Amino acid sequence: MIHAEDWRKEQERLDRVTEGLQLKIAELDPEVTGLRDQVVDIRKRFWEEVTVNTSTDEDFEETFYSIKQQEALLSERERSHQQRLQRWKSMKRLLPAPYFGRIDFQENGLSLSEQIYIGVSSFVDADGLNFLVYDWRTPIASMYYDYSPGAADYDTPGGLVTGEMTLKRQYQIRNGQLQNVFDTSLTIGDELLQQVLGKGADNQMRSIVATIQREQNAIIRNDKSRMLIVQGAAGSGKTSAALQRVAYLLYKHRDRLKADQIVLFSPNPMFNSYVSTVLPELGEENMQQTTFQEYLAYWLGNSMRLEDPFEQIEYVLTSEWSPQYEVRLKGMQYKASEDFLHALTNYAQWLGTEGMLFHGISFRDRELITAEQMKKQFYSYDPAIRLANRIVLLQDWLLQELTSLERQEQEAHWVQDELDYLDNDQYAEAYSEVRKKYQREDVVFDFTQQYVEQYGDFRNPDVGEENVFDFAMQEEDLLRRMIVKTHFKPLRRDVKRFMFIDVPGLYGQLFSDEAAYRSMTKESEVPHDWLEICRQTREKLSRNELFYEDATPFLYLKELVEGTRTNTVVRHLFIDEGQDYSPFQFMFLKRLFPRARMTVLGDFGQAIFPQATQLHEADSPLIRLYGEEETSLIRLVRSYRSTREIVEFTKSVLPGEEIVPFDRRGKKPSFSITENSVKRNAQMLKDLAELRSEGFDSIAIITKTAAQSREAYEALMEQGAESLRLITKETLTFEKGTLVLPAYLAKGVEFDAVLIYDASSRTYQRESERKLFYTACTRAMHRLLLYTTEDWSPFII
Ligand SMILES: Nc1ncnc2c1ncn2[C@@H]1O[C@H](COP(=O)(O)OP(=O)(O)OP(=O)(O)O)[C@@H](O)[C@H]1O
Repeated sequence: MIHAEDWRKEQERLDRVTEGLQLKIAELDPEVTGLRDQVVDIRKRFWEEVTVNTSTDEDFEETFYSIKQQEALLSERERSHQQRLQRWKSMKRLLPAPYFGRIDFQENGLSLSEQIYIGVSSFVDADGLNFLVYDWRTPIASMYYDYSPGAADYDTPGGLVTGEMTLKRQYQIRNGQLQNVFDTSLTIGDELLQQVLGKGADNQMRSIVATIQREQNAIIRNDKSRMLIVQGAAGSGKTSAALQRVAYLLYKHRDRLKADQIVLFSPNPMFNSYVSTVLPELGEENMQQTTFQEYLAYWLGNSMRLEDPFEQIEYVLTSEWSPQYEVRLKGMQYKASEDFLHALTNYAQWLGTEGMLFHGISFRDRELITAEQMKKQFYSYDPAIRLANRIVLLQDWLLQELTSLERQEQEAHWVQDELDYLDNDQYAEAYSEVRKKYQREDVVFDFTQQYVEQYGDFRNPDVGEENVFDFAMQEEDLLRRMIVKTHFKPLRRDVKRFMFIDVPGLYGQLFSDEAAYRSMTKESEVPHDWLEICRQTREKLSRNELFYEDATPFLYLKELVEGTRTNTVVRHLFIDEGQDYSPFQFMFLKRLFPRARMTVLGDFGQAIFPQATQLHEADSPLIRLYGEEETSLIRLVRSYRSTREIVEFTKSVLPGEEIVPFDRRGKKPSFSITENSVKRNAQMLKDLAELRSEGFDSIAIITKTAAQSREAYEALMEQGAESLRLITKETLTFEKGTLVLPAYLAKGVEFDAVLIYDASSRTYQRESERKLFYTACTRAMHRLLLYTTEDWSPFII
């Protein structure tokens, strides 16, 4: 705490700033509403203000300029409205707590020291000369996060500024009143951080701008590397840092970077809702959020049923008994590897010389163009032309072929039948329908034109009988063409969508015997049990389904053949829980987003999927992705989520994981062993009631699998539990309360208290389950309770 005199001065200053804010807000109020009304008004009356006259060239020109002028006026007003609205909103946001920190800094060579107050956005005094509050993202504010009092410096576009920090102070302000003031000397914010971390869990993640730690600041402000890898222990603030980084980038590059040019890949849909309020709280728009699964499903369309990562992990966790289990696991690992990606790249080259597979084009049970014809045509092109370009040539050829086949088809019986079935009304209707539909298409336009001309003649009384007959003939001809055209339309559409390529066939063809695989892919190493891997993969494909581990390779092959759909709009890609992506997926993302920088956040200690990628070891595929030169690696070891007691325990579960607890004390984890599950559930209900009475309102009962979650949920409800909520992979929103969920869905989120439903050796036994158990336990902030009815898991020592 500071002296009373200092406190008084601080409160006075706070009052002045609050007053200034209030004045400015009041001043802007009418302007903001006024401008909005003006914009709405201009929009409404846009065409009234413009005199449209196109009689002569001059009139036309005048109209054109009048519209342009009106447009310019509108966009100028809109821009000015937006700017004022932004300022108004940021001041409103500042009002209850204008700042959270202050540093006094004396620049070398200057005699005066400057007081720098830091808040969520900037605020200048009435004459616009002095910053009363600096935005936390300004270069000068970075010292607040990076230094304790003493020598300090910060980077500016003009170079490094050095000097002496003489004071560092933190504030807790509520509704314009000082609640707490701390002067810090060593690390920033330990006291404030203690207070913040001691609070209960929220159903939404919070911004951490007031207490960002130095190493987190390095993540937030890193703007040099193409690839930023953050390996951080559970609860070390990776996701938090990532979100503040988005806010920082949007601020620093506000002239050229928009929120929709940033994409965050999150671990599950529920996580999206969990983090969705952080950026708006900081006055920024949310970036785009998706899951990798959603992305795959979008590009694969619904032609095949795609297993999702949660089904895959359920298989891994529950199907150990299956004779195919070990082989599938080997398959998963191989299909996740860089080797497999190279194999596919080589395979595509091989396809350039032989082996392409197509679907013939059929129409009314007849094959119009056979797969063999396509293949012949395809290999007749110059082999020097890239595979995907040759496919485009083939596509053109097919479209031409369809045009001539369409012409021939007009004489077919079925066309006559369709014509005969049209009664007068239908005839007219069909005609006008078809005409409407195709009017825009050039090919048909000629016919329509002809028709219109004929129609004109027909209505002309000077035209004799002969012409009427002529017209009828032509009309029939026209309708025949149109009928066939309508029927051919789906064929053309499929060709345009490359449906003539048999991608499942091509992917399946890869999984043949070892010798063939080697020659198609130039791969020297083939995993053990290759034939069995092949059998499993082909069997799944034959049911029109894809294993999750096959989805990315399948899409990659599809793109090698059809051409890559790159996204050049996205500039920053954030991948949370990066350890759960395979090297293959990372390489795929790099290709897909060629202009994006990547920030990958993860913890190998929480790698629960079989395709996991080691993030930070020297030989990590991630470091190779853009090369060491373009990669920065930051490690976070301090855990902010859990109490020291919980961290001590979780450390023992995963020896070797670098994790240092933040010094916040709490109760030790509790271990309950009961004779049977009924007694265990009764104990859990008792504990739940106690936790709630202690004020914890965000509690999770974590199980290993989805089936176990359901079982726990039903058993507890039967024994009288109240207001439990069962979470499944379909759950979209994250709410407070008592949730029952499998560990893999609890990734990335946290709870006041965690109850591990079954910590027995039967449930967590295999080495591969250690990280899952660790992930479950590290979700707890204040309390961790473990239960078993048998022996404890060997991970509990
Ligand atoms: N500098 C900080 N100030 C205040 N709170 C912080 C800070 N850093 C992290 N936290 C808090 O610690 C908790 C964990 O943070 P976060 O979820 O970002 O960690 P994580 O590394 O992504 O965790 P995990 O990998 O286990 O999901 C959150 O409650 C977050 O608000």
